[in-house]
Amino acid sequence: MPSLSKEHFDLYSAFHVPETHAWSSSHLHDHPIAGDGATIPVIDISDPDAASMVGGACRSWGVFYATSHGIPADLLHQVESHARRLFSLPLHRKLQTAPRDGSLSGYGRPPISAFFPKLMWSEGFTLAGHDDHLAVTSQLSPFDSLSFCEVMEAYRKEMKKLAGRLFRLLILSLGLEEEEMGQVGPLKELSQAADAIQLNSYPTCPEPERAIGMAAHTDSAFLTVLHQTDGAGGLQVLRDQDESGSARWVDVLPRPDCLVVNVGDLLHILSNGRFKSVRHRAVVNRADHRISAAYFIGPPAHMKVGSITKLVDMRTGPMYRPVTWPEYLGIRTRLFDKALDSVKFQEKELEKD
Ligand SMILES: C=C1C[C@]23C[C@@]1(O)CC[C@H]2[C@@]12CCC[C@@](C)(C(=O)O1)[C@H]2[C@@H]3C(=O)O
Ligand SMILES: O=C(O)CCC(=O)C(=O)O
Ligand SMILES: [Fe+2]
Repeated sequence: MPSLSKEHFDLYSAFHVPETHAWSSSHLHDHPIAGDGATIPVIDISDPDAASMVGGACRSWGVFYATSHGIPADLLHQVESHARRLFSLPLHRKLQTAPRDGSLSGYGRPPISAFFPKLMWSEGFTLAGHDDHLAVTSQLSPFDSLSFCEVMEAYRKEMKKLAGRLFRLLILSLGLEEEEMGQVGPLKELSQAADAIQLNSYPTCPEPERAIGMAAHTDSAFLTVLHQTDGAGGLQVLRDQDESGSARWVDVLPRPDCLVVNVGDLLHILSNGRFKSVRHRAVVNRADHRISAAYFIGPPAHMKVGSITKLVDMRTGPMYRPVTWPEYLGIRTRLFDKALDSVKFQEKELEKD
């Protein structure tokens, strides 16, 4: 049995927040929480005007709620209940599935955890691309790994189709023609697109004002589609400066029949900075044990992502140098939230006409 250090504190039976998980208030209150004024766009993606609405939301917010997304409600419930069953297993058993031998899949802390001195009030389970998820989860026997993997695979397939639809809308919103879309990103060959599912569990927290579920970050892929359980919510996005000059955290509360879609760093690069890779975090609460299931879609591992030529101002050139997803994940492992800036070209001085 792997040893349980104090770093592996059991969050589910906690009566207080231990020092290992207590965040400084400067980390937690770096920006004020927005009042009711700020509303994240809710978009029916089957609407004839969906492309311009989705494009507008990704430029201005980097996030929106999608309705008419086509993911069966029953499948979302199954994902949620399988995730709950997995996280309800004893800690020492979950730890047996920690990723090893180069695989990314299994139980553990997300990579961003390495950048913070304190631990987050959450647990994660990653199902990355084509790793052998059955081999990973069958270590949890007598857990029903077969039906867990079947449900997660069905979720992955449905989410991939949805990501294809969203990507098409985004490309259209950029003014590219249908026939040009094949040249870009995962649409070229959706089956080749790389993807991953991240199950997150945020147990109730006795002192939520001292803890953070998921620290502020941007996602690295093209798009993230997130299902969150009903209840108190926890996801917040950082909205750029308002008239008062300060950025604000805006709650992304659960809404019936909605999935949350957000832009990641590689889509920011692909769109030459037009679509905004949005900073977000998850806070915790006293009452609800929240589960989220994030689906990340990115380019096939070998594909270099650079800015779409039509979107580049030929006088200044592209804003970012092309990178593959694995290369970019490597850069983030070293530089975390400075990664996007590190692949940015220096701005060229434009000659006066
Ligand atoms: C495919 C991936 C995206 C992710 C890194 C990973 O290899 C698997 C975990 C993902 C996740 C989930 C929580 C937030 C995040 C930033 C992290 O640390 O791990 C994302 C990563 C990402 O978007 O780069
Ligand atoms: O659980 C959430 O609301 C956010 C999760 C998240 O940001 C992630 O998995 O990347
Ligand atoms: Fe995220």
